[in-house]
Amino acid sequence: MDSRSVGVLLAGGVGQRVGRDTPKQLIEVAGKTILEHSMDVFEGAPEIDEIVVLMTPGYTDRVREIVGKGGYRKVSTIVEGGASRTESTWRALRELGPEECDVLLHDAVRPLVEPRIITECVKALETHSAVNVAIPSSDTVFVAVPGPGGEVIGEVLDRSRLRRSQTPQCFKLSVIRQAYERAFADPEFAGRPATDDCGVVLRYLPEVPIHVVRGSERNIKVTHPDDLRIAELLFRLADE
Ligand SMILES: Nc1ccn([C@@H]2O[C@H](COP(=O)(O)OP(=O)(O)OP(=O)(O)O)[C@@H](O)[C@H]2O)c(=O)n1
Ligand SMILES: C[C@](O)(CO)[C@H](O)COP(=O)(O)O
Repeated sequence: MDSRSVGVLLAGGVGQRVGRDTPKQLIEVAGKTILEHSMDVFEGAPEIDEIVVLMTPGYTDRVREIVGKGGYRKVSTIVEGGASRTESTWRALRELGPEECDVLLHDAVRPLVEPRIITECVKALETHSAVNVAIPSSDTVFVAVPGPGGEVIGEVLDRSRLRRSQTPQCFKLSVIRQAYERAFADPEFAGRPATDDCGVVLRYLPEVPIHVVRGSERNIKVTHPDDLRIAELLFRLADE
């Protein structure tokens, strides 16, 4: 029997870097909120059975309204996010029952994720228990170190081996749960948090290989104010 696949939309942040009064996932781009664009992709994906939304405290009623009006039938749970991205993930994992399933953790602020990526991730979970989505880096990347007058280049990394992580990041529930249980039991985790879920698995379950699915240059994360304009343009180009 196929595994149940749950899409988790991480929308618990405040969008400090975008700098608006409301969380950035509620800003409208190309006619609807960023959160709705992401929900549309997961709602429309035949591989996804259920959607869980982690929302910024104080805004869960707004999501209920969006879900009601938009007729999002797969959304089963809307809960408040935690103080950090990893805490929001941890809360999502606690909402899921004891049964094994596939979990696709997605930044709600990557509204241009393509259905092809979801299809390939779910397919990859048939043979791998952890899956990331990534693209090669077209820029040269270096490690900065303190130097005279500011920072200087410490080391230029081998670009041919570098990839930029995107989302969804996908796991068998038992695997991501175990990694997070270990992380939150580790007193050092809070002082050196992971910036993504694959990082938690890599650190706490290093024996689990994390398979990589090809991402997309279009699958941008709306992080800074200009990203709103870029997302708008990308949606417009997709309609042409
Ligand atoms: N406590 C948090 C923080 C972040 N996120 C989600 O994780 C995704 C990626 O995070 P980021 O782009 O950093 O969003 P914000 O934390 O809102 O942005 P900022 O750091 O600028 O405040 C976003 O969809 C965000 O809503 C979350 O669910 N819970
Ligand atoms: C998960 C992520 O999108 C992978 O690139 C990224 O690490 C999230 O970082 P943020 O600082 O929470 O936006």
